Amino acid sequence: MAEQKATNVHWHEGEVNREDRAHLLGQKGATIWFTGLSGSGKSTVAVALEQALLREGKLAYRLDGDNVRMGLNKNLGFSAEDRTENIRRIGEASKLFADAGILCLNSFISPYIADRDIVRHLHDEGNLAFIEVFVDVSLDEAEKRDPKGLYKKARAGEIKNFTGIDDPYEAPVNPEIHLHTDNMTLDEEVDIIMAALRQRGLLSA
Ligand SMILES: Nc1ncnc2c1ncn2[C@@H]1O[C@H](COP(=O)(O)OS(=O)(=O)O)[C@@H](OP(=O)(O)O)[C@H]1O
Ligand SMILES: Nc1ncnc2c1ncn2[C@@H]1O[C@H](COP(=O)(O)OP(=O)(O)O)[C@@H](O)[C@H]1O
Repeated sequence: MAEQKATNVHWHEGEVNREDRAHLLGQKGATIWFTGLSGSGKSTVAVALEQALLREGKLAYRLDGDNVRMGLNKNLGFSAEDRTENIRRIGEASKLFADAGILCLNSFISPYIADRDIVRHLHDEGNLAFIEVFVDVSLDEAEKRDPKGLYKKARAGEIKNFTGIDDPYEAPVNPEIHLHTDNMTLDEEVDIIMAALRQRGLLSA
C-alpha cells in the first residue's frame, strides 16, 4: 500500500451527499471489477454491459487497461511494482466514480490477488459495493483468440513478462461473479451481471 507523503491535510466534507446523488441518478454507484487474462473478454463484456445499462437508463463509465495506460498511467510498465501501482491508482479513481454515483466498469488484467484485495478493502472502508468478476478463459482459448496478436509476439519473445506466458496470473478465490467465457455467450454473461446488480439494489436509488 502506498504511503501518504503529505502531512497536514484534512478531509473537506460537502453539503451534497451520496444519497442525494443516488436520488438524482436513480441508481447507486459501485465498482464492477473485471479481472482475467489478456483476451479473456474483459473489455468485450464491459462494453456490452455499458450498453445494456444505458438501455435501462443507468449511467456507467468504463476504465480500461490499454486506455488508462495511454493517459493517467502512461508512466507505468508491466513490472510487478508497476502493475501494483497501476491497480492502486485505478482503484482510487474507481472509488471516486462509485462515490459520484456511477457504475464504474474496470477492465484490467490485475493479476495479483493482493492488489485486488486492496481495492476491495478501499471500497469496504468507503461503504461502496465492489463486485469482482472473474473473466475466466483457458490459456489455450485466449491464445486462439489473440485479438491483438500479443500472444504470438510473447511466444516469439518480442514481448517479455506477458501475463500467462512468462508472468503470473493469480485467479480469484471467491469472486462475486465467475464467467466461463470458453463456453458462455456474451449475452449470458451480461445477463448474469445485470441480475447481480439488480439483486444488490444498485439499479435503483
Ligand atoms: N507484458 C504484458 N502483459 C500483459 N498485458 C500487456 C503486456 N504488454 C502489453 N500489454 C497490454 O496491456 C494490457 C494490460 O494492461 P493492464 O493495465 O490491464 O495490466 S495490469 O492490470 O497492470 O496487469 C493488455 O490488455 P488486454 O489484452 O485487454 O488485457 C495488453 O493489451
Ligand atoms: N463468451 C465470450 N465473452 C467475451 N468475449 C468473447 C467470448 N467469446 C469470444 N470472445 C472474443 O474474445 C475476445 C476478447 O477480447 P477482449 O475483450 O479485448 O479481451 P480482454 O479485454 O480481456 O483482453 C473478443 O474478440 C471477443 O469477441
